[in-house]
Amino acid sequence: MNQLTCHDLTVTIGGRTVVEGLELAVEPGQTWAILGPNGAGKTTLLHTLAGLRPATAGEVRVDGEPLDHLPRRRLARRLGLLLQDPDPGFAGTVLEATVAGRHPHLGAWSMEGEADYRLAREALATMGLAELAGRDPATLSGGERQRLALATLFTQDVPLELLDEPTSHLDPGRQIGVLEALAARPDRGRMLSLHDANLAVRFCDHALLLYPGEGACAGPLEAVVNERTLGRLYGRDMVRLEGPHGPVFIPA
Ligand SMILES: Nc1ncnc2c1ncn2[C@@H]1O[C@H](COP(=O)(O)OP(=O)(O)OP(=O)(O)O)[C@@H](O)[C@H]1O
Repeated sequence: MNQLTCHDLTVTIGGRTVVEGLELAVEPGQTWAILGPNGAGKTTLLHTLAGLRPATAGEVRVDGEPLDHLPRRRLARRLGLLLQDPDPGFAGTVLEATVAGRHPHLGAWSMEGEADYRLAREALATMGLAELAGRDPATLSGGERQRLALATLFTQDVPLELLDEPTSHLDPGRQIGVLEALAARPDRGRMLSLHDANLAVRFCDHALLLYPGEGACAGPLEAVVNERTLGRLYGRDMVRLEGPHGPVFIPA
């Protein structure tokens, strides 16, 4: 079954149309890049797909169920959202903030158990934060906060992951490390907004391009990402070079 489907979806914000009549299906194992210039509506679309704001028209389904019929707890067992610039204001330690990712899976009166903490510690280790487990999240650097939010999402351990700029605040090595860590979790459906089309080329198999005021284009990455579409997307001529992992696009 498709994990996430959009049928005739229209999303608007502040009088602007982000997508109109969008048809899209994210299947298990697929990784979709959402590309578009600043203000194109990437965050707005991800929030709509996560049920944080209503669609203007059309329908979003998760595992075949309409999003607006799913209680939040059930939805949070299936879908996780990495917010852009996650709030570090958590009253506790980095480990406690991470294990909070388990809350949708716990009963109303139950506490996190050893298996939950094991998942959280593994996620912190994957994100290179094991040594900071006892720290106050408010004391973390921007890149460390971003990796804490990713560790919490990993601990939530859901089949559908929506990530708003997962590589923001990260140095180039960490960007690759985080995307490799995501790729190492197969069989999940995933959509991530990115500003670096080259990371999309390297780590994603499908792409959704948001052209402000001019509609959207969705499909297999090789079919929709090229120097012409990226040039139109970002308002700059782009040059295609051959890199070790496939094509690399740079502004002319
Ligand atoms: N509450 C609001 N009222 C009116 N317009 C809004 C509101 N919130 C966001 N917008 C506008 O909607 C547009 C889409 O914003 P959004 O944050 O979704 O874009 P984005 O593609 O994620 O941008 P960026 O790449 O800069 O993060 C922007 O022009 C933004 O100014």
